[in-house]
Amino acid sequence: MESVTADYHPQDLKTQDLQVNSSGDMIKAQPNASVGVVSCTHDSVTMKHIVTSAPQNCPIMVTKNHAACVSMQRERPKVGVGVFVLSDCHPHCVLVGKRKSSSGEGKYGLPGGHQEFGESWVECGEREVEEETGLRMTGTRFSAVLNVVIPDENYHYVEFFVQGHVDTQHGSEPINVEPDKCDGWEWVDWDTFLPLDTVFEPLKVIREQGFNPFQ
Ligand SMILES: Nc1nc2c(ncn2[C@H]2C[C@H](O)[C@@H](COP(=O)(O)OP(=O)(O)OP(=O)(O)O)O2)c(=O)[nH]1
Repeated sequence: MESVTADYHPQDLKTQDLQVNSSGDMIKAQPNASVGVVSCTHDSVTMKHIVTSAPQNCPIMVTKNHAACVSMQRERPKVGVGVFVLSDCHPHCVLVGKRKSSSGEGKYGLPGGHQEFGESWVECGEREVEEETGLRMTGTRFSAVLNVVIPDENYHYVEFFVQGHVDTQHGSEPINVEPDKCDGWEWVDWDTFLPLDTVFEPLKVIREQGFNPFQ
């Protein structure tokens, strides 16, 4: 099912017209106490959908055939896990890769990903490291947590950081297992590190806060 997105700006509701998206589907909204009414017009058929109020910039999903026409959700923060991968072969370095995914594209981030249902942070971190680099970890433990909110990008992650060492019994150098997601992995010295404008926001923030995985 093809879908398009638009932004819902509660304060704009007085203007009636919310947005006309690129594929020509008309999205209108009007205030109705604490709920909004979104009208969607596809192929000359207009349907109204009552939606609850949502935070600013909350996306509205509008599908082509009206089925589930508006699934406007109150968005909740997502949980990400970033892993400080340390190695005896590269003292005082952490493993970073230039990201190709939409969030933080072109910036250096740690191996990691989204926590899956039922996983611990450590399990998530170890799984992501193996999926992305082929490396196995040992002695992995919690290291820090951040609440990262970037309103302009509709980004809110509770970001857990874990750290551990490469289990060299199963290989000691990373492979770029997901070249569609990462340009390649590099060991970077934590003291000299990288220019912060080249670093993915959560990693940048934790570094600026003085966190040190070697202490
Ligand atoms: N990988 C990684 N994720 C981070 C970091 N800081 C915050 N995150 C948050 C934001 C990311 O969108 C989210 C999930 O990480 P990725 O985008 O790398 O996930 P991945 O493409 O592996 O997705 P998946 O877990 O397979 O859905 O975790 C970091 O330094 N590295």
